[in-house]
Amino acid sequence: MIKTIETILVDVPTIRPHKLSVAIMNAQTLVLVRVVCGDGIEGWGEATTIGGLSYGEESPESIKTNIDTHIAPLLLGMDASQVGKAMAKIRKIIQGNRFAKCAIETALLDAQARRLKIPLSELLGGRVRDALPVAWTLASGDTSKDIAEAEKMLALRRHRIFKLKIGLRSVADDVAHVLTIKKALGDDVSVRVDVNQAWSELDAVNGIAALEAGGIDLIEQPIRADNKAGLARLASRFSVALMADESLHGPLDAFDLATIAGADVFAVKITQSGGLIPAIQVATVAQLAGIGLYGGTMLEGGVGTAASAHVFSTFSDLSYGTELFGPLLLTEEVLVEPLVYKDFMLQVPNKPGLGVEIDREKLNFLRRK
Ligand SMILES: O=C(O)C[C@H]1C=CC(=O)O1
Ligand SMILES: [Mn+2]
Repeated sequence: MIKTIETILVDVPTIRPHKLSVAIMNAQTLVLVRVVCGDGIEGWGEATTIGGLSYGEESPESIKTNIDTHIAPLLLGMDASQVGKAMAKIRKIIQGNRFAKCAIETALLDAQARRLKIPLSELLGGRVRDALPVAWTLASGDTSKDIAEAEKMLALRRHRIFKLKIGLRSVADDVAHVLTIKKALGDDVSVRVDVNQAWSELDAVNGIAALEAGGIDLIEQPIRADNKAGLARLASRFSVALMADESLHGPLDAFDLATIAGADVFAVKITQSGGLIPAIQVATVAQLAGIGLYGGTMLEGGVGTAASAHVFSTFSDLSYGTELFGPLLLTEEVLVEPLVYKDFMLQVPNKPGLGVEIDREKLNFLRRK
């Protein structure tokens, strides 16, 4: 039986300012959900977003209010071992609120996998890999600081794929910044950009042409999320891979984009998809349509990152790797044992459920009072 559902906000400073075209982050608000079941088993989920309401339509505070007020009461007393029925009820009655739904589904699946004493990946069809390549985002806003940061990550053998956040400055300044970094890091390092919707379609035509000529590997969400036809025009115009991120709010968007050949790659995010099962559906659409896969993040902490890792470990194709570095951008760890990053890869946890434990004392200290 589902006994209690609690939503906890945790404010954690980042290790440095993280500059996106839509927000400059100096801290991240983790949104954690704890489900306690009648058999004593506990499950955890996460609904963290970026930049309050500047990235997505749900803020940390609205997610907490909507779970506490509208979603939890629908679930209390239901059979905790019937996750499908619980989520079907929520998906029928609750409109939107993909992040909240994702956290609830994660917590219920974590509890159920613990009950069955299997890693979450095995409840999702089974992992095909135990470790995932992890990109790092360079977003200090300063070219030489970004180069130094990338060189440090290469020396630590932590990351060899770098995603550069652009779109705050002019196209010409951004292109110069990216190509200086690409030159400094050399041919063996993959350099990609994320514009976070900042460009007009004409900006994108000019910007992508220059980036493609300079050896950039991947262009993420150059134009507005709702301009899917524009994405399709850009995808057919250029040979450099074009990735949809904000345009993908779940399986229906995936289907629409696949139908119009709107992207070469999908950034799959569990929260943006509305849960772990919908994220797998997004990936399935991609694979059926011959679209490449990338495991995305909303810069979650350990819980959401572990959940994403279990999901992505089941993808048969993951040709563009992942960006599951969220916990590494934060100054505080909420897990008893941090996730393991080594040899450029994140190790997928293999204990039951998510395979991570929350440090309760630390959480009680850090949580928003
Ligand atoms: O991809 C985004 O748009 C959001 C996020 C993921 C990595 C990062 O640095 O920002
Ligand atoms: Mn993105």
